[in-house]
Amino acid sequence: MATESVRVVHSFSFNGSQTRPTIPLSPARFLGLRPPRSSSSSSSLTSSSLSQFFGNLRFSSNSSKASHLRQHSRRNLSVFAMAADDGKRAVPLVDYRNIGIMAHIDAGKTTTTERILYYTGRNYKIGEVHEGTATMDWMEQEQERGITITSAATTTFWDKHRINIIDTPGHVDFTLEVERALRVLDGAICLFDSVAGVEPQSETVWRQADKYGVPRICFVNKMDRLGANFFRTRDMIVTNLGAKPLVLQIPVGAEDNFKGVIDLVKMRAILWSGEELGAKFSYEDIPSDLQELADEYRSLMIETIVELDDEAMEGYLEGVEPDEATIKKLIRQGTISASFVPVLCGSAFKNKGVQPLLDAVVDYLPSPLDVPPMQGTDADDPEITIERAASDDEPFAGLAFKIMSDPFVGSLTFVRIYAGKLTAGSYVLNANKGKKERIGRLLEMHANSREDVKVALAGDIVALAGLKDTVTGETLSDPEHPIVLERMEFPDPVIKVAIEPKTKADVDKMGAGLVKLAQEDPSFHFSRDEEVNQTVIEGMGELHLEIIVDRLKREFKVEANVGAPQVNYRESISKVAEVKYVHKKQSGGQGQFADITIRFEPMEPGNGYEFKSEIKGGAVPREYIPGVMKGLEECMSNGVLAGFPVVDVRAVLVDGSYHDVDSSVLAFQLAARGAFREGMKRASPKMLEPIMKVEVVTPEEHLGDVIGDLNSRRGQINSFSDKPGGLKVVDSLVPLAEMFQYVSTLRGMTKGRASYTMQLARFDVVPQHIQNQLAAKEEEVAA
Ligand SMILES: Nc1nc2c(ncn2[C@@H]2O[C@H](COP(=O)(O)OP(=O)(O)OP(=O)(O)O)[C@@H](O)[C@H]2O)c(=O)[nH]1
Repeated sequence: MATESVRVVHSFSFNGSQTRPTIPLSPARFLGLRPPRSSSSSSSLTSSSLSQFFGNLRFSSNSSKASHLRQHSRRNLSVFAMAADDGKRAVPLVDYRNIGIMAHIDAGKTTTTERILYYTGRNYKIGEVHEGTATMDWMEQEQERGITITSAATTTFWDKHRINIIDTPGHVDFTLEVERALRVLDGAICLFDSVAGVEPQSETVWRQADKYGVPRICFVNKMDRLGANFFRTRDMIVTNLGAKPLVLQIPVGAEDNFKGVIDLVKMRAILWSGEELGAKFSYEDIPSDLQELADEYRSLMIETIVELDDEAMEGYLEGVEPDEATIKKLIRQGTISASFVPVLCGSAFKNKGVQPLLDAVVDYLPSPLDVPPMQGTDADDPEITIERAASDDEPFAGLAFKIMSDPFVGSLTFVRIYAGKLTAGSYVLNANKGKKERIGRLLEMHANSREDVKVALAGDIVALAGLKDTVTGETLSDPEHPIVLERMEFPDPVIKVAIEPKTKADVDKMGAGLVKLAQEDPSFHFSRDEEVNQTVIEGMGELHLEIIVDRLKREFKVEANVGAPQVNYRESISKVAEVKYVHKKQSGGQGQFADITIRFEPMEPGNGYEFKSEIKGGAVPREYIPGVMKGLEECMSNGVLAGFPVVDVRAVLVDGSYHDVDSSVLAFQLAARGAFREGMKRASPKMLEPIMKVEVVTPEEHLGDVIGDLNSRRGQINSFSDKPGGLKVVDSLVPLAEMFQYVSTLRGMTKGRASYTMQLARFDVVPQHIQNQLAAKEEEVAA
């Protein structure tokens, strides 16, 4: 029996997770991944410059021979708006492509997107990533660091097709952005650096795309770089990704000598006249020294695709190759059914290969009509499944996949429309919350510039201004036909730091800023402990939190002191334990009585917390069960070992008793807290920590130092391999707690010649001596 006072922790996290802060404050100590680059404004276009640029619709090719490959398409925007004001569709749904561009950091996603925007006529002054002026990287921090942080959505047109592109970040700290994009896109371009081949983050995004069943095409970029090797990258697609590549082009030359590609569908060479922006290409005969190789890969391609079609196979066996239209049809069919992945190549930076890539997007990636209809559930009964076909005639259904603060219109909510129409000024239902929202403005986004539209249709990706209650992952639907689409999953943060405004006057401003930032980014949480007057922010890595602090400063004008980063440990249990707990109090006035028996069971990793009641015959009356649930939930954020969140535990209420007069919800709540404390202790509690997969690429001469250092960080070396240029690759598993500031250590140790990537591999039990240290620290703070 026990009564106790419980420490109050106000939590502001948006997905319900709460963390008890225990971090002492110290001056800001963060790392930058790359030295800052000079900032300059982004090259967004005004509507007047746009209309000046988009002349009449015209395709051109400088080839004297007939060619369907588009050099550069210019067209009148109004022709291709989503819909006229009366809601009539301007572009048939079959001609929509909603695509993402995904890859390892630095593979060239932003550069490729910029080229796509240029060649599709959206951008006439190209932004270069290394000069900090790329249009898609529009946040100041993105321009300074040369990395992509937020996904920017943009709409463009190619060969009468409407292409919505989302540019996604490659750094693992922003993996959530990739998830969000994949959730709402129908197809993707997967980029590889032809020198590095398939890199760790490419593997991660590939698996993410597998999870969402997103058909993709591969583009082996940077063919102009020293050490470029198209065929090695093709082999790595097989060995590292377990995918079946369908080579559609082979390179003509490589490195400095990269001239163009051989198109294996047409069996023609496509050669560029130069490497400047807008350089022209022409169709030529295949160079004689490449003829044999081209024949070999053409045969491989044909053999693979005829497997999809009996008639084509029969013809092929009789020595008749399918015609070009049939070849394209079969490539499209196999891409959409994920039977294989088409592989193309080029150099985005040197402006070679981008137009054929756009043709492949149109020819082979799916339209919204080629993917299965969206599934959802009835807003009132999650057991009832509802399907919404991609059609303007269906009731409206869309998914909010991103929220962005905007200096001009406040908050912008990005929505993928799956079915029906959305009209500015109308009302929709947030089916998750049961609340109506008014659509103030509908905006078609181009990086950081925008155009107002009146109506958006099935297949469109639009930004909505004026929504009040909708957060990322929620469904908006026709109020008369509510539907809840499958929610997005968000990873739990793995690190945290304490943060304190430099002046008292900034306390409120910081709170408001944190609320806004957490609304935008579900992988960012924050909480405030009033008792020790401390705010803690949590995220996916040091860079993630560094960007948050930087945004607080720039966008909300709050200067803050930041503590040393700490790992977000978890607590769990190793065995089943059943505990009976009686809460009884008789000290004048009405007494308190609650008696419960709870069984605590360990669950598989990744299952969080679950409550179940097996009460029979009203041993614990129904009205008191919420008290038990509340008491347990309060404790789950505060484990018994060192106050970390408890995960992978099921609590089963199996028995109990009550008193007619003295029992209450509060008494059962207090009993649940007591049962939790005792039950956890009996169930062999354990502390878990994030273990990272760390890959270091280093010149051989520094290999010994790198390995010694990883070992001293409790690292486990798994394998070594070679990379071109005498580089060694070390693959290891290291606890995140040992990886803070690794970037500067590695830089010092290898004179800046090594690089590393890191991503979450799993959670593992913390060694006992470290558990003891963490528990001692927790006691110190509590005292
Ligand atoms: N030589 C060469 N360099 C390229 C090519 N494409 C991109 N780059 C360069 O590679 C660097 C990284 O390019 P980005 O386009 O920022 O790559 P990213 O994949 O968007 O990077 P993150 O957004 O940070 O993940 C920049 O310095 C580019 O100029 C290419 O085809 N050839």
